[in-house]
Amino acid sequence: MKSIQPTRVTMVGGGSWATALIKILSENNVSIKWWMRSQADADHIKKYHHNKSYLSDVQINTRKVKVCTKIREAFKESEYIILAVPAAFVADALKGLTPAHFAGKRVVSAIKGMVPSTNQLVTDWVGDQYSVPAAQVAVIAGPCHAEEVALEKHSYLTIASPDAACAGDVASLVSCRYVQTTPVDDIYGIEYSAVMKNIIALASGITRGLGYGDNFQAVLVSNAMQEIKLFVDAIYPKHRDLSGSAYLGDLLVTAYSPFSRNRTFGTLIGRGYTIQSAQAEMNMIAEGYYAVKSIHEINQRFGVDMPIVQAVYNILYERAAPTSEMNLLKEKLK
Ligand SMILES: NC(=O)C1=CN([C@@H]2O[C@H](COP(=O)(O)OP(=O)(O)OC[C@H]3O[C@@H](n4cnc5c(N)ncnc54)[C@H](OP(=O)(O)O)[C@@H]3O)[C@@H](O)[C@H]2O)C=CC1
Ligand SMILES: O=C(CO)COP(=O)(O)O
Repeated sequence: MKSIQPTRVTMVGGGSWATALIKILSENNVSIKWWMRSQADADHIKKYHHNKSYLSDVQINTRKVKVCTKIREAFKESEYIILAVPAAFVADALKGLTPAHFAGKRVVSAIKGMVPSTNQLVTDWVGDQYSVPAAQVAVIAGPCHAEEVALEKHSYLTIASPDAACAGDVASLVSCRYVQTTPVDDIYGIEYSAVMKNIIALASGITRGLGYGDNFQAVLVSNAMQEIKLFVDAIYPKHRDLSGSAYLGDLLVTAYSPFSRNRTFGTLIGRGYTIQSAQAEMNMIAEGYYAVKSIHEINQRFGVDMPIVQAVYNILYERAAPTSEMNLLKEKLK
């Protein structure tokens, strides 16, 4: 019988989400080139078959996964490029590539952040920089922490693309025994919601750090859902049900889970850490820190009333005291 050729995938990023996605993909018939910037991490994976810096319990199947640190090499012959570095570093990671390197490939963003230099969603930025047609672009979204993937806890991902075939193919690629996937078309709504929920998770962490309880947090999160809806509908009007798991579900997991980087970062800020000391304390990136600045700047054009986003912006970028910002916010929540 003729063997079916493996799907050729390039993973960009060596962090926790990239490692979790490598684990999921490896359950399927794939051949993966895994790019990361650290030669020491790459060498370690080749020798010991696990990523020493992130999710180190995950075994890497090096028959399917070839690790490298040269981005052009990693792109050769791939059908799918999956981007899984924080948005602030995506330009750095792809340095030296041209539109020709992307020609004919599908580009999948697993990133939940904004490119700070242009205030763009990652898919828009990739389309502009590398002339990737919208029909070849998708995002991986949904409530899914890398740490739970590592433990094979049953999870759900939503795959969004304006092209139904692209969404369906990516959904098949990243589904496995313990991950169920759903293809949808609301790529912008889902990407913006994913960016916004990180900001709300920061706010959620700040309230925890300040000593607010579950009662307050529930009101914060439900008010936040209205902010997300107002903003996403203003920026990209479309009929959408925000109670779906890629919207509300992702907000809930990030605002409540102890695995959340954004919530953890917010908690440290609420406890009185400076931004620098909170960043130093965490080995991982909280996208919401960069996103709140981008959303604040974009909203200068739209003027959507978003008191929670504004409070986070004031705390992180205007050096407002968390206690007084939350006192002001308290009056605005219902
Ligand atoms: N972790 C999760 O559960 C989930 C994360 N995501 C999203 O995935 C994206 C990646 O997050 P995550 O994996 O958690 O991040 P991590 O903090 O775990 O890893 C960050 C990665 O970025 C790399 N990096 C840092 N600076 C640069 C740079 N200048 N150039 C290139 N690479 C750089 C790091 O490399 P080095 O180790 O060498 O410093 C590391 O590989 C984010 O957008 C996040 O929102 C989405 C869903 C779930
Ligand atoms: O998006 C995530 C889970 O769905 C991860 O959120 P954090 O980056 O806050 O950990």
